Amino acid sequence: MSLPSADKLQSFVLKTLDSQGSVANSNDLTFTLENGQTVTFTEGETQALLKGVLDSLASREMITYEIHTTFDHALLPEGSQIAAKGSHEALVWAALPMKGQGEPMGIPELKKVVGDETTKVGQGKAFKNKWITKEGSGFVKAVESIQDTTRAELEEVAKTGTHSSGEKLLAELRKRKLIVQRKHIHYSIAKGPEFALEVKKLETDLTTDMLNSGAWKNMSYKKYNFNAAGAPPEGGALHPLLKVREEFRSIFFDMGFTEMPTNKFVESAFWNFDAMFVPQQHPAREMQDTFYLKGELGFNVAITPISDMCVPPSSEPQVSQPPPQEYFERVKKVHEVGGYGSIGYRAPFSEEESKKLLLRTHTTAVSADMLYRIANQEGGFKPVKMFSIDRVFRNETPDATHLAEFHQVEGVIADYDITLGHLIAILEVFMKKAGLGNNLRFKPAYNPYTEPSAEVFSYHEGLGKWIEVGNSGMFRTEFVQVAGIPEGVRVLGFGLSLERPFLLRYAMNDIRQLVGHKSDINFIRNAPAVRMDRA
Ligand SMILES: N[C@@H](Cc1ccccc1)C(=O)O
Repeated sequence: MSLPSADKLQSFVLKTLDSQGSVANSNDLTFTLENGQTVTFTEGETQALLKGVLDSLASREMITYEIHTTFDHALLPEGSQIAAKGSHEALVWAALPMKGQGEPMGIPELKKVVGDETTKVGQGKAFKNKWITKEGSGFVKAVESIQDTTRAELEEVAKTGTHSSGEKLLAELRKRKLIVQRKHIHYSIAKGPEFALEVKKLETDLTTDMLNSGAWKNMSYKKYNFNAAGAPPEGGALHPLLKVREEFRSIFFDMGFTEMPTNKFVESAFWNFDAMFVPQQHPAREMQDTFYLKGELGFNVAITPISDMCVPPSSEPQVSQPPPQEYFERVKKVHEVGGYGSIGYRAPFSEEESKKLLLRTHTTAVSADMLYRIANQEGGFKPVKMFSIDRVFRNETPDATHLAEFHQVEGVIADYDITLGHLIAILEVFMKKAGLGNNLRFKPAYNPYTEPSAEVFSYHEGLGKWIEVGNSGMFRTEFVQVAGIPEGVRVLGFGLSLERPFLLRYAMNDIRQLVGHKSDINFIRNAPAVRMDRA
């Protein structure tokens, strides 16, 4: 179908208003094309075209218009069939002989005459209406005549778009999928204060020339459209994962935590494992779990200030820089023979193993470094609450719930005489503020560097089940006291992943949608920060 041009339609609307004063119902408008075809504006494409023209004229105050919504009903295929031929029950009745006047008809025969569907639906209803009755093994008419009300009702709906007996009947016919409700829109149009037959050109810019010549006084200006959507900014966007990270950071700041510097991905095995009393034989240290860097091994001999520890000396380091000698010796000793209330692992401790460079497998490597610094800082140890949220790396095959790199949300609290109760309370506050659940459970677990240790579960209201959200515990004396944390100070820690709560919040089920080839760049750009507790 061809459409009138917007310009032509515009002058048609203006001319119609000029001659009629107003248009009560835009459905009455009929536009005649040059080829003689007529176009109406009652729905779809032509109605959208008319609305565009009306909007444009209304923005110039040449017209005003109102939108009206009406509803009517139309027959669905089954409804049309009933209106045309009769209801299933009426068809069944009509097919049967009158009682005592012929052979009763059995179901198989009835199916042949009126069809399977009509037999199935109509037989029961006709029976219920007492239109038919059983005789022997078949059916016969029980009454001389019937009134097919369904058919009559549908005929009325088809003709008038509604039914005189009202909404209750219409609702029932809708429920029986015989009719549907349709929504219609039309406009009423009137002249506006700037009404004219010609559309004036409106200026969009005030120029120096117009000001100098005074022409501006006689010109008409286009109104600002404050409802127009702005052009989408072309710049970069924060990854939604980082939006959640920002939110978690501010929660930690609110709770009085300071942020740990996690801006280095490469650590030595010493900081990632040894310092934390992870045995050198621990399976997590195997190549299949940890990414090691290539290169020849051996500590760089230069003594580095603590603040530069682990920062590789060149862009392609072969070796890690050594930790302070006497600290290294203490760590070696606690592994081999124990101390600080421990019997150690009683296994040889390899310096080679300790020097290996790797991609950190947890941000706890940074916590270990920080605890050492705090224990040995000028003025001695002071209580701290620290957190970090950053990337860690594990040699995992990516699947729906695993990536080879993910973010850890870590908290560390060191103070005199604190207990597991403090850990639980702090986690409860954090989780609540983060919208990760008001209901936590702690399950005893094992970590080489914490004792006791507890896995953290949160009840997710939206999903209606318990979800493991992290790991926590009290750092062992073999770790913290060796680092120089005074006796009497306890160090609590917890680690959560950032991705898991993220997936729950955004109701996503594949972690690979976040990064890599399965991610949708439009989602990444446009996803708002959402809260999980909306579920
Ligand atoms: N580093 C632990 C998390 C953790 C941090 C602090 C204490 C206990 C556990 C992990 O990778 O899962």
